Amino acid sequence: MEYALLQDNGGSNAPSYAAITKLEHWPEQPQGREQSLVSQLQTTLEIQQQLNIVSMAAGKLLPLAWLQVHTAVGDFIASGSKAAIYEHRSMLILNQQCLAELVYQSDSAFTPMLQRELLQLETEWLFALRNALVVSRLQQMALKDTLTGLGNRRFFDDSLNKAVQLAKRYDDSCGLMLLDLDNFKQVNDIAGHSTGDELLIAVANTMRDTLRITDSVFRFGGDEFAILLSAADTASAELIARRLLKTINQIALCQKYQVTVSIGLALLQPDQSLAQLFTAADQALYQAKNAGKSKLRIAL
Ligand SMILES: Nc1nc2c(ncn2[C@@H]2O[C@H](COP(=O)(O)OP(=O)(O)OP(=O)(O)O)[C@@H](O)[C@H]2O)c(=O)[nH]1
Repeated sequence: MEYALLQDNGGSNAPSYAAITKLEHWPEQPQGREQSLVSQLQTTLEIQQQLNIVSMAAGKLLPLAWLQVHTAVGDFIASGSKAAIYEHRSMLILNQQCLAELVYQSDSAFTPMLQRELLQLETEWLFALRNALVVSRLQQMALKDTLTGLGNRRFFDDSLNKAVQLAKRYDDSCGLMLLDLDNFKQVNDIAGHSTGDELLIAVANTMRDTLRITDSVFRFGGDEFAILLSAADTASAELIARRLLKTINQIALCQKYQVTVSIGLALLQPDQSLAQLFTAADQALYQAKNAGKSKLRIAL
């Protein structure tokens, strides 16, 4: 095991430290706390849960206020974290591969001895973290449309279920938009499949950019998309739908090949089931398609 202090951020008022945790070979484990931490970490493949376990273990070494991990599959913050003045950062490296960066914060300083103790703790996390990252990456891949990076149909089904349950629990609403491009087939026919792909990616990016962070976009396949609007009312959902009609029409490739979008919108009604909401949006889309190109229809 190698250990190196990288930098001491002397510029800021609060001292900040950075370290690298590297593991080339499984270290000899002392008996006691360390073994029990490894076995605790092996009980879960959830990064969030592993982080909470590490946070509890680190909390025995110092008055830990904040623990965060940055990974390729997202950022996670340990439960109950609160910002504090002293910060210590550490890169977690396994077999020359950077797994993550850990950020600790505390109201007391990160002395070199404390950093060594944290390093030991990080070393015990490396294998379990590597496994959790692999699982998380596979889960993400299984839920993503590979062309556009949007959520796929499976992810949509889960998300719609959660959105409807949340809306019902909090006596709120949610909106569902189903979208289908018009004239898309001719892009493939005229310009080839790769231009068709390029157009689909541009449409996906435009949808992402047009929506709020709390809304989610999915691609069902082909030129069919869905959007879940959280806590939506009819007026704001209609505004978003009309904005989408406009922004998608403005995409250069869409203009070049006369591709537009048709949208069916439905808002969850108090006694409506998930299936009824979907049917309502689907029927609205059907009406929009029948009404011509670039149309919006809202389920009543
Ligand atoms: N480039 C590309 N084309 C795809 C992909 N998936 C499906 N398609 C094509 O998308 C087309 C969808 O067909 P339609 O829905 O009839 O296309 P359209 O011209 O928009 O039809 P209207 O909705 O009636 O206007 C088909 O030609 C599929 O082959 C993909 O991932 N990439």
